[in-house]
Amino acid sequence: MIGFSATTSQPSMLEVRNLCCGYKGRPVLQDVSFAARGGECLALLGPNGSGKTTLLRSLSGVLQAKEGDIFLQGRALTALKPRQRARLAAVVPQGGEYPRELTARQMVLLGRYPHLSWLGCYGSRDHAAVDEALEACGATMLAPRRLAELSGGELQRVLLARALAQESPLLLLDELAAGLDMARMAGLFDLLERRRAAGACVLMAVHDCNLAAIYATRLLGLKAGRLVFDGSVDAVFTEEKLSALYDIPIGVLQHPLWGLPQALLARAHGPRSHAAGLGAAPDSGSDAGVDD
Ligand SMILES: Nc1ncnc2c1ncn2[C@@H]1O[C@H](COP(=O)(O)OP(=O)(O)OP(=O)(O)O)[C@@H](O)[C@H]1O
Repeated sequence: MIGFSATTSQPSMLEVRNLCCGYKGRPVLQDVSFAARGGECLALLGPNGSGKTTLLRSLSGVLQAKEGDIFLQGRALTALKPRQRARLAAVVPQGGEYPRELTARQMVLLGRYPHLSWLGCYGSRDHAAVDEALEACGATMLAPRRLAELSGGELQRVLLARALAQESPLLLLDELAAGLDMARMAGLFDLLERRRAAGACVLMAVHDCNLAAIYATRLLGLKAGRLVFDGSVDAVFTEEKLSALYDIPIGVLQHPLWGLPQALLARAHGPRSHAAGLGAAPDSGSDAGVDD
């Protein structure tokens, strides 16, 4: 397995203290504090615009904090040079523009940049890490293809391979599941679970609460820029907390095979009950789909 230097005796892999940040004239995150260790997988849940991407961007150093502090393995993020930061944290961002002419392999090789020697050449260790990461992400076949030719889900796999090739102990993932089919999604999240079990720390923004309940060891709820809960799946994956987070009634059932909690919409009426009944034509003039 691709190696990284996480040990449990180290300070928190990530510590966020009273973080406030945002964009010009638009405060987003307000007084956010939490810490995470190796061996944890934190899922960041929250409605659109609640600040999940903003948090991940500030943790990766792309966005400067207005107030508060961020520490990676006990070292202030602001004191780290970009290469030092990249050795500690790897990022799979949401969306983004990439050089379309690069091949998938060249893209993954960029993940080795923080490990380049002073000569600036990639060595056999770098190429082995790239091969291993591509294989782990089921992307070996994509290696010679240009990024411009990849589907959304294929590009996601290449971006995760780049992050794995970086061999950083902290993985910051923004909506990794977007664009992945169910089989690929399960494969990549199983892979992340193995990385977590081997000592990595994963922080991932996700919209799919059920995926979070299956793979995360801890859930963080972000609403209007504030952390509204932070706890184990058992403690916070409740109808009350999820309904309050998303402002819609949410029911919680047990997964029939694994016993884990799973969420489902629980409005008093379903989408079709406004109309004449199941099977009503979608253009029947009813207000189907509008929740009153
Ligand atoms: N570059 C930017 N400039 C100004 N405001 C921004 C910028 N990016 C995001 N915002 C605003 O910051 C707030 C938080 O956005 P963010 O992308 O962090 O939310 P999110 O929780 O990741 O949302 P989603 O679930 O839709 O991806 C939103 O109100 C958004 O409009």
